[in-house]
Amino acid sequence: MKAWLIERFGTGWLETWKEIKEHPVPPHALNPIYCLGGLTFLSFLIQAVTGIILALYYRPTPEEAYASIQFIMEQVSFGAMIRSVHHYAANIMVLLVMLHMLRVFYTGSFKKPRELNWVVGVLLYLLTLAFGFTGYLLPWDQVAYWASVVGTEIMGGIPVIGKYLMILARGGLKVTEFTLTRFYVAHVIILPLLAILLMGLHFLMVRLQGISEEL
Ligand code: HEM
Ligand code: HEM
Repeated sequence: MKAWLIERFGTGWLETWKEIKEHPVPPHALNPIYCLGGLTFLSFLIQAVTGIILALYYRPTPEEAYASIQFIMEQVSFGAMIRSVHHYAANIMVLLVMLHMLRVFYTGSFKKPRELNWVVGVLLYLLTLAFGFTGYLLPWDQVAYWASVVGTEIMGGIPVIGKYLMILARGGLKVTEFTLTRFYVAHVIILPLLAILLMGLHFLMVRLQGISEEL
């Protein structure tokens, strides 16, 4: 298999892989608080796997959304379990990302030369919240509906651009079926694509700059 790949793609990729595989973890980063970023990533992967499974049965229309959730909970094999994992891991991810941010702040790792990675981190934080916010509307029950009304209303309170942002998020002046479509597209297409892009950038910068030294 290895020979087959080398014949076709040369040895450059092997060296890159060896470098990644054999890169030692610096002793000061063996502290468990340095695991929080990786754990945030793990919870994201769990969300991606369980989310894709949910998307096989979930239907994003006002007529069918709630019924499809009931179907997932009552008829689909392991459906209730998969939905619970998606629910709990969503909360855990928000908690972990905050703790990771606190670790980075506590160890002063946001300072030169890592300012830009802190900025990417802030975007990742907002992205995580946006995942939670858009996912919450999807069951299309009373709690989901009113949480989205209030959430988008708060968005509308931002000076100058707020009203336009609210209309953009709602797909009109009120929370309607267009809002459900928008939140669904954001939740399963736009946000995951942005997450892959920003996490790729975040990890690349960590590797290029190395993990920050001890205090
Ligand atoms: C989805 C969200 C995020 C993921 C998956 C993630 C992942 C990671 C990972 C795996 C590392 C390597 C070291 C470690 O694990 O502590 C790291 C480092 C770092 N992260 Fe994050 N991160 C996220 C969000 C954030 C946020 C919200 C901030 C700050 C606002 C941030 C700022 C940084 C910085 C500055 C470093 C370099 C730290 C150093 O060199 O010591 N990250 N991130
Ligand atoms: C990455 C790919 C993802 C996909 C394909 C996906 C897909 C879905 C689908 C189809 C639903 C509707 C089913 C339901 O409401 O139970 C849902 C709900 C939800 N998602 Fe995701 N999701 C993803 C990532 C995430 C992430 C990263 C978070 C949070 C940080 C998140 C938070 C939520 C929440 C809070 C709900 C509502 C759960 C509930 O009804 O109890 N999702 N997601």
